[in-house]
Amino acid sequence: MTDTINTRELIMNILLEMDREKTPCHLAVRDALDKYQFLPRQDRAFIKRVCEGTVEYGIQNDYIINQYSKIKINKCKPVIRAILRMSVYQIRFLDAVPDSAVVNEAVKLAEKKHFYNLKGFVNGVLRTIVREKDHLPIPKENNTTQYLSVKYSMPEFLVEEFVSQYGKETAETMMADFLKEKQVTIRINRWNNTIEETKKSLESQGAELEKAPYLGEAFYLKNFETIASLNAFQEGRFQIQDVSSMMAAHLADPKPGDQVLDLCAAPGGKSLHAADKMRNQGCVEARDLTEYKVDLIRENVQRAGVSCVVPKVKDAEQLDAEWIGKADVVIADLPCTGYGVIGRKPDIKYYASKEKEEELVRIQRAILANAASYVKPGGTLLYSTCTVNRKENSENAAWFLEQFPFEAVSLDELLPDELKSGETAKGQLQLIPGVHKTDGFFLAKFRKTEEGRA
Ligand SMILES: C[S@@+](CC[C@H](N)C(=O)[O-])C[C@H]1O[C@@H](n2cnc3c(N)ncnc32)[C@H](O)[C@@H]1O
Repeated sequence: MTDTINTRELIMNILLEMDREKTPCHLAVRDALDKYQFLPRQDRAFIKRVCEGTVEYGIQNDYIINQYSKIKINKCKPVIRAILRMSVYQIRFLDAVPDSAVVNEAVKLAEKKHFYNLKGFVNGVLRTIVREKDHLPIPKENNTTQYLSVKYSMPEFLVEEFVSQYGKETAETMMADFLKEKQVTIRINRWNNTIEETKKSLESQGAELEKAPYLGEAFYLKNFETIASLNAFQEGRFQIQDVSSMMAAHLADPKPGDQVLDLCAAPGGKSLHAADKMRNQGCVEARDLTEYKVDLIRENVQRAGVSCVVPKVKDAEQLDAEWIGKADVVIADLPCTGYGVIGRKPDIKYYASKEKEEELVRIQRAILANAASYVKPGGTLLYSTCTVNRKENSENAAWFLEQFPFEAVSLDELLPDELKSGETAKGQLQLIPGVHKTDGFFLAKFRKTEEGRA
């Protein structure tokens, strides 16, 4: 590593910013790495890994620190808290760095930040954890919630929710999967591009493709430095998108010439996929709430080189009379708790609360009610979320079918056999990390009946 102390200070600063500003981990890391582009690949990878790992294992590591520290981690000064957390992560999970080096660097960092009187404290706590490393304490198994919370580093209320909604076994499978390293998945555009051309371009820059499951256009991307530096990306040959998220446009199944309305579209993943399936013929109006978000859609549309996607700033909670009864397909990929992507964005679990869940269900229902009026009779509404919370998913789908003149549409003719089930025959698919080879995601497909003719 070029300059170990600076690298560690940088990690500490990222953690402090996340603590202070509530910046999501992936954005704080991205911004820091953008700022320090000159750092070698190895250092960049180290910074990313330690920041993400520290957040991911936060609950588990805090529990361990609290067993050995006379000052509870939440009462520590922010600098000391960050130093302890990032060091415990390295001690427990990174073999490449000797434990003694981690402890020494932690003490030096405390000193550099003028916490001379806490050097001994940092040293003592970390040295004890190094010594006890192979038999660190965990809560007793008979306290199931606390045990699972520490084992999977998940807040207790989410453990309870996952267990009550999915049963202990599936909940554990899912929480274990959140802690596994995630691959980068891409969707290759097909209307003006081929998989072969994309592969060739990527390989000429040393990157590699491996087939991802369930959909023909889905691949894992490996062996690259940054996505933005890849010619195939700049030329709009692919989008970064998890297979679960690709399922939305895949199951909505728009046809060339269709009028499609994507109500919450930024940064444009599903709109672009729909446009690709429509061979750039027809219209996809891609809406989002703010100019900033819609600019993200514009950027992606431009890169992909499609002309049928029309980005627009519009609040989906406000009914738009102009579109009533006009859409062949409405995609309602709505704001949600995001529990399905905790494996990629671990800080989601720290900001979760029952109150937020309730507010999101209210917003989802308000938007779904508007979405219902935009669909023409015989047209399709595709509802999706990137959560595994049943209140936002199957419960909303049941509510929707009760309230509006729609029927559920079987997903089976569009799904590979391994994803078919009684649930998919009734128009719903709940993807569960660890059970399925994707992020957590929910999809429900509805068709407007003739009764819905105005
Ligand atoms: C799950 S994300 C959409 C992801 C997108 N469909 C894609 O595939 O790239 C939800 C989006 O809803 C937007 N949003 C939240 N409230 C909204 C509202 N009232 N009207 C329109 N968009 C909204 C957020 O800005 C966010 O971009």
